[in-house]
Parts: sequence; C-alpha cells; structure tokens
Amino acid sequence: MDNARFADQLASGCSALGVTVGPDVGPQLQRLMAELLKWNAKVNLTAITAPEEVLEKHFLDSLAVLPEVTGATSLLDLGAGAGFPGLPLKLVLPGMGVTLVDTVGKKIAFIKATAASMGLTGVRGLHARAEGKPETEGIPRAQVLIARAFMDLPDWLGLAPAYVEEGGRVVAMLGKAQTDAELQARAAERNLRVVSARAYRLPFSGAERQVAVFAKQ
Ligand SMILES: C[S@@+](CC[C@H](N)C(=O)[O-])C[C@H]1O[C@@H](n2cnc3c(N)ncnc32)[C@H](O)[C@@H]1O
Repeated sequence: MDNARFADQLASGCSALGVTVGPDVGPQLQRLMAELLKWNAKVNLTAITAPEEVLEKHFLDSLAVLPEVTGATSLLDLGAGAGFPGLPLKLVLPGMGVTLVDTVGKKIAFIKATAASMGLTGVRGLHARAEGKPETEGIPRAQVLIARAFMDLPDWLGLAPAYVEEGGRVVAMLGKAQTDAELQARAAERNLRVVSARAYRLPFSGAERQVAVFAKQ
C-alpha cells in the first residue's frame, strides 16, 4: 500500500469510527506495519498479513476504543499478541504509559524491539502469564486494563480486578456482542459494574465489534 493510499484509508477509517488522530500518527502506523510484516515473514505473530487488513483489523479496530481509553495515564494490555490494541493507542496517546503482556516470548520480543526502533518511551513488554496474581507475576496495575480477543469474557473479568488501580476501569474489546443483560450478569459475578457498552462496525468490512467498560463496585 503506498503512502497516499494508507493516509487516505486511515483518514476515512478514523472518520467512520468517529475518532481523531494527529498528523504524526499515520507515518508511525506505517512504520509499525512495516515492522510487523518484516517480523511476520520470519516468526509467526499474526494471521492478518494483507496491508489493508492490518490497517482495518489491527490498527483501526485498536483506535476505535480511543473514547474508552483517553484520559488514562497508564494502560495494561493483557494478551497483547503483536501489540494490539496497546501499540496503536500509545501512538495516539503518547503521554500514556503502556504495558503489554503476553505468554509468547517472540511477540514480546517484537513489541520491545519495535518500540525501541520507533523511539517510543513508556512502552513496556512483559513476557508473563496473567493469572490474577500481579504480585508474583511482576505485572503492574494500571488505571485502564484492556484486552482484545484474550479469553472468554467470564474468565477475563475474573482476572481483571487484580490488575486495576482503585477508581480505574476495565475495557473489554469483544468480537461477539453481548446483550445488556449478559454484560450485567457477567459483571455481577465478578463484583464489577457495567459503566458503558457500545457496538461499532469496522469501517471497510462492516464486521461487528463491541466495547464494554467495567469498574469495581
Ligand atoms: C487471540 S490473541 C489476541 C492478541 C491481541 N490482543 C490481538 O487482538 O491481536 C490472544 C493472545 O493472548 C495470549 N495469552 C493467552 N493466555 C494468556 C495469559 N494467561 N496471559 C498472557 N497472555 C495470554 C496469547 O499468547 C495470544 O497472543
């Protein structure tokens, strides 16, 4: 994808999602895509490899939750894989500290090397297993805990409270939308409350997504 097409697709995708990004973000995302595809040719990081799909399914889907994340000073991305949604969110919100956790070492190696080569500060990659015991895992708590395609919602909400600072929130990016009643029930099981839930569609494929925000009771 050439620079002009990338910029055009990013602008129209952001506009469809109702999010705004600064002028530096496009070139940084292009750099991130180049690193992802370069690494992916050698080590398997993601099954999504067509540039148009990387832009929509990894980058724009990550940026779709900007409204739920903006204002946080720290973000913890559990099961971040190759850095989604944490890395694109960091590019738009550079003052936010971001910790990305995954059990697969090569994914964390990619995150660390890419953050260093792009000169990103305040990005930490942690090769660790999230089990709900931050004290022994060395995983820091954050104002906002986020995960996309991580675990089944009940399991993920079971882990979540241990990683959220007092007054913080849990942002769940879901491929399969849950009804309000289902979200309320899942939250109640974990002593959480539902703060908001919003459905959206990816701008080019029209694929359905949902983002739900929870807080401690
Ligand atoms: C389906 S991938 C999603 C990756 C990324 N969030 C995304 O949306 O592209 C799930 C990731 O969670 C990681 N994972 C699974 N269980 C984990 C655990 N208990 N702690 C940390 N990472 C875990 C896997 O290694 C994998 O990279």
